[in-house]
Amino acid sequence: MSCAPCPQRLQRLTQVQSGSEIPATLTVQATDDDYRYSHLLPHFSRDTYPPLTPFAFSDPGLRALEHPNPRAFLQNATNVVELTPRLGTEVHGINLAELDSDARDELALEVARRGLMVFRDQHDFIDRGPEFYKQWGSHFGRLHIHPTSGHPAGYPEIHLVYRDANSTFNFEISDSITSTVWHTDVSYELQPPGLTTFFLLSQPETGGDTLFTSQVSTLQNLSPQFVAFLRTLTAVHSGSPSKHIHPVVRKHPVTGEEALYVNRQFTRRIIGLKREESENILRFLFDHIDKSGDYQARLKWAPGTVAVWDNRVTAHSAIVDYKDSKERRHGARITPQAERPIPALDGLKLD
Ligand SMILES: O=C(O)CCC(=O)C(=O)O
Ligand SMILES: [Fe+2]
Repeated sequence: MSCAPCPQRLQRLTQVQSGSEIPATLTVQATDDDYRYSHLLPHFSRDTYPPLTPFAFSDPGLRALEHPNPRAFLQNATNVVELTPRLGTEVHGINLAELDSDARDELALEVARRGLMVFRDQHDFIDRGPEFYKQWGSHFGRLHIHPTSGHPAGYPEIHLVYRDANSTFNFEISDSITSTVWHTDVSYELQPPGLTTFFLLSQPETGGDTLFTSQVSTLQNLSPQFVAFLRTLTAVHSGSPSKHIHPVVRKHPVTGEEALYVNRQFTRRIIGLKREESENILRFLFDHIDKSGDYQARLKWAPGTVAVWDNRVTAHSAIVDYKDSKERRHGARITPQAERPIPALDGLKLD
């Protein structure tokens, strides 16, 4: 998870600074010697990365709109199940790693439409390793580098979450009544991510599911009058160490669908409103997202599961309900950046 205040960073600083010597690098040690994915354990270094620069983005899903059958990539699937009417599709029987360029474009379009797709039995994908993950993600956009979180040594483009009996680089809120923190990934960037791929390399026997909700639906369930007002607003998103202003309602570049684009983790302030107005409206919207059970999907991971979501139209939260377990939970995220959020209201001032 990428977070602000970023727990990975806090953890890293705590670990690094507690020693009298500050090590140049730090890699999590597995609790077992023969861990299959030890080469993907979180690694921290003093490397710094240049600030992200703007880049031209064209959504691969646009190309799929021209295909005779934009869902052709699903043709050989043995089972395609809608997880809920408004969000999420689970697919069995296709090998994601074998999708060619056209099929990846179709995937991007379908993920934009469904918000979340869950592919089961993707051991081939997961076992191909970090060079493949980069090649996969680069099809969908420029890969985001998280400046502070742990990544496999040599692969800063791969974002990791990790917890075992000795270490944690997962989000934890010790003084909160819940571990649920709805967010969309790194929304504080000028060009936040679109299609995002995430999978677990190791998981507890039970627990550690991930929650998703549809931000198209959270918006649609508000009154037209209130939505009309929200379309006129922009908000500041900030997180380590970036800060940008985005429209409160954004339009998807391929589907044209409007989605609510605020989240409890990174959205700080609505521009132009009085402080109390901003606080109350944001609190209302965050509560609304918290309570959006009508359009949420809960992903129960199984070995080999790969989830692909569109960060422009969904929000998600890890669930840390396996605290007492000594088992390892180790996940990897591939996070291509997309367009600067397009306001639903033409001409909305963003600077
Ligand atoms: O660990 C999870 O279930 C989700 C992590 C997450 O939010 C992320 O990597 O973006
Ligand atoms: Fe996340």
